[in-house]
Amino acid sequence: MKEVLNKLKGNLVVSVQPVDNGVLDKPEIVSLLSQAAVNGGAAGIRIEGVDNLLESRRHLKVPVIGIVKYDLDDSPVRITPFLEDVERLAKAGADIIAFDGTDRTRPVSREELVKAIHSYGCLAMADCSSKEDGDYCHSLGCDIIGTTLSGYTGGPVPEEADFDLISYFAEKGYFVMGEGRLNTFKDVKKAILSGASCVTVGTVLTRLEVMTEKFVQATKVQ
Ligand SMILES: CC(=O)N[C@H](C=O)[C@@H](O)[C@H](O)[C@H](O)COP(=O)(O)O
Repeated sequence: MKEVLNKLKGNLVVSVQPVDNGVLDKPEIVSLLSQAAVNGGAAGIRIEGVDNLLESRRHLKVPVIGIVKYDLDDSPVRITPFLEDVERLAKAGADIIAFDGTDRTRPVSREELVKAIHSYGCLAMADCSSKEDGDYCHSLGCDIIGTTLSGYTGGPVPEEADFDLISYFAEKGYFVMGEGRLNTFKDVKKAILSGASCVTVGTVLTRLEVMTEKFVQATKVQ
């Protein structure tokens, strides 16, 4: 499975997660957007939802990162919280399974999730919010440490991506996924120069409604 990491190294992953319940939020469309991203040079695809993964997987030769997301009543953890999710994502063909790697109230421990992911022969990616999350998840044997959740665990979401966290994980020698608010070519270059092993870009490429709204706002200059 380390060859999966070699394929991602120095390259771009596109996160294909259309706006929830939007018109593009359909397995066939997620599959087509994923194929288009690969045609444009993406070395990997991140997909949310088992049906989206199943439909896309059969058209994709590149590594696929699978997640599921929920809103739970008793936990702020949203990304792949349960062991059943891991099983379903693995059976749907994920090469890598990402989960919430934060130290927050959660239904299943991070340790159990990592063990389960590895038991299916998949790589484990920890979506982290802080240095401590990354260090702990790396100590559990996570193969990829992502900055995905930096800025999303409380307080206002910062404008910028967390380049300092990327640098910190890189200095520790982790396989670092720079992810979250990498919205421009400049951001991606800075993430790579900060030591990211790979970068993931989502919203600016695959959430058409969100990006359209920003352009619409830009017309309201006077
Ligand atoms: C915080 C959270 O739930 N992040 C999610 C994780 O899967 C996605 O909503 C993001 O789109 C993804 O991480 C890519 O980031 P960006 O869309 O900023 O390029």
